[in-house]
Amino acid sequence: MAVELPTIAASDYLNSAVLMEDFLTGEQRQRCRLITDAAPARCAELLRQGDVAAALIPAIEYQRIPGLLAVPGVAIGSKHMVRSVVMAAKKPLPEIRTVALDTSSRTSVSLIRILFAEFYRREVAFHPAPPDVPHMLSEADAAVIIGDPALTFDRTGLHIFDLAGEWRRLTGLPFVFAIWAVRESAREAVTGLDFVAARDAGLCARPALAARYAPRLGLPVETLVTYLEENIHYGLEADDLAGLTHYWTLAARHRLIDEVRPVRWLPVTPGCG
Ligand SMILES: C=C(O[C@@H]1C=C(C(=O)O)C=C[C@H]1O)C(=O)O
Repeated sequence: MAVELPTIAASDYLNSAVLMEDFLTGEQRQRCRLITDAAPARCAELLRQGDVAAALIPAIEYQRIPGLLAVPGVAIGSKHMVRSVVMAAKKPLPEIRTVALDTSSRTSVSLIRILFAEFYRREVAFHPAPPDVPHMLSEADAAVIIGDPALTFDRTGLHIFDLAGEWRRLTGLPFVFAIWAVRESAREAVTGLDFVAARDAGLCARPALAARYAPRLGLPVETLVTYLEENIHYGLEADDLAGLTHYWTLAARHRLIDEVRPVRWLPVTPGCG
């Protein structure tokens, strides 16, 4: 009987490409099927519905979807400025009344609600919108946008709030945007996948990935290499987990999730890759 390969999903953002490259073209390319073009919010839906065994999901969704195991050691986060998750505003902060929220996002759109409620102490109206900053700003004072579209829109004349930068300034902690999560029922199916080894192969491929994405994004290769090397953090260490736990705690306080469940980790066998 042919062995069914597990399907895994991630977005096609440049930052995700680092975690996917080994599964796409590297040593692990024959170990799984890939969905590489689903927006992060969609990745969470695919995992929730059981359409995929594992997905790179918005970090908040780990608390919303039952029966998931988190993959240790790997994440998409930022220690300071992330550059690709921003609120772009036509007005200074005290004058913002309406905010359009990128429908691709789950973590960052919850983060901005937390920032306003917990730290800025302002009540504003939020509404969902596709990731198109000029259109979002035609209907709102500010727009939260993530991923590649956040790297490429025209920032001229806008107030830019880097959400990882704001989080760092206000909490002193790193921020975790996305993690790999596996359906518990698919645990056996993914034993052949080594997400940490894939991450490490992807880190080495950063210059090549930047060169591949540069024409599409219309940005210099060096700018994208700097983004991948200095803005995005691919580890999930103690301080990242402290940031993640604090974010979940505030998300529960502001009723964005029901409660903070302890993380259940995917057991990782050394050398399974
Ligand atoms: C840093 C980023 O983090 C992203 C932000 C997400 C969210 O807000 O839900 C989900 C996945 C991440 O890829 C980015 O894509 O720019």
